Amino acid sequence: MTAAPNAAAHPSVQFGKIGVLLVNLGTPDGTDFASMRRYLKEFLSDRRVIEWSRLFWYPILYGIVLNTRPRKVGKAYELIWNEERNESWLRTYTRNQAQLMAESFADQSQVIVDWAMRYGQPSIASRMEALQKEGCERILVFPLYPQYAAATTATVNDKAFEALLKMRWQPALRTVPPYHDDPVYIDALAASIGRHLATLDWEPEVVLASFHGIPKSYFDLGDPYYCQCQKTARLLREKLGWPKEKLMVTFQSRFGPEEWLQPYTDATVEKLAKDGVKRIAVINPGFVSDCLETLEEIAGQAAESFLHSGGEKFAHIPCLNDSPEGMAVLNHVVRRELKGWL
Ligand SMILES: C=CC1=C(C)c2cc3[nH]c(cc4nc(cc5[nH]c(cc1n2)c(C)c5CCC(=O)O)C(CCC(=O)O)=C4C)c(C)c3C=C
Ligand SMILES: [Fe+2]
Ligand SMILES: [Fe+2]
Repeated sequence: MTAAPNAAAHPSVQFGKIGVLLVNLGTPDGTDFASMRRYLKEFLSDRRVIEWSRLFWYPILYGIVLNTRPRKVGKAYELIWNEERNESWLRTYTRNQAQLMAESFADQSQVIVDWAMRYGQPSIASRMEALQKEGCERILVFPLYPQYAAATTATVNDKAFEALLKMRWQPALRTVPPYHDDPVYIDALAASIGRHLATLDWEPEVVLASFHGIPKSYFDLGDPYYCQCQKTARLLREKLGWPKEKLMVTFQSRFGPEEWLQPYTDATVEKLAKDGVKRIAVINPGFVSDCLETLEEIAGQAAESFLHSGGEKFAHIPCLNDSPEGMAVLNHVVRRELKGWL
């Protein structure tokens, strides 16, 4: 019989903890060309985001996009940069959300809350390794998207499972499903709309629920994103008691020459103004935190386009961010998904 292995040679390990990892899309480290290029290269090389054949896409990506877009998008980021912390708002809000969630677990010391970005820093792998070293035998990964899309939720989950490939002693992994129809989320959106509209001395004729778009071909291939956006909007409309015309669904942030989900936000904003609508508000229910796409594209560009096309009043309703309503949603979803572990 062989001798038992020498226990002293076994590295000491932490155990007994549960990790919660909040993951948002990503963010460049700075607005300069090199930082923007690094970020966009990682983002736009993801096969879940751009599904075209690499033979077709890489010459365009390396030949055109990565030579021109970093400068253009860097300028847009400069307009909305969080100067106080020298970082993007997406990073600021995601960190705040993790801190506030950690505080909500103050009486359950076995729970460790952390945050990561799918593209850029801190990476999912680095934070999962850190959680494991701190003794997390179980990790709940939370892609911060209320509506599921392969380009967002699935790519976060892919990266989390990829991180396990390198681990000898893997933690158990759970992922948070979409929560597009959760009553706590719908209530939070309705309360946020009510609170922000109450601060205006005018009432919008139309409110746009503007979601980030995806190429229509992804929908045709079976992505549930479009249907989940529509359901969120329907439930929100019902909660507010509004008619269909008062809360319109639109899709923003089109990228590339393909057809994307319609109606497009930019075209709708312009058309409403040209049709004589004078007052609109826009909410972005699909974004957990304000970011380039909401602060620059909507509060900046869409507002300007509406006012230049004959509109008179434009309001952007902020995302739920790290507000008490927003934290109530994230805390609720996490506690539900931790059942059986806690
Ligand atoms: C084909 C390209 C893209 C798909 C598909 C896509 C889907 C998608 N994106 C978000 C959320 C965000 N996107 C953000 C920025 C952004 N998105 C794309 C392209 C696609 N997105 C690009 C190229 C960029 C970078 C900016 C630019 O070059 O225009 C952001 C903002 C990040 C920030 O730091 O502020 C978010 C958030 C969702 C929810 C989604 C599909 C449902
Ligand atoms: Fe995007
Ligand atoms: Fe955009």
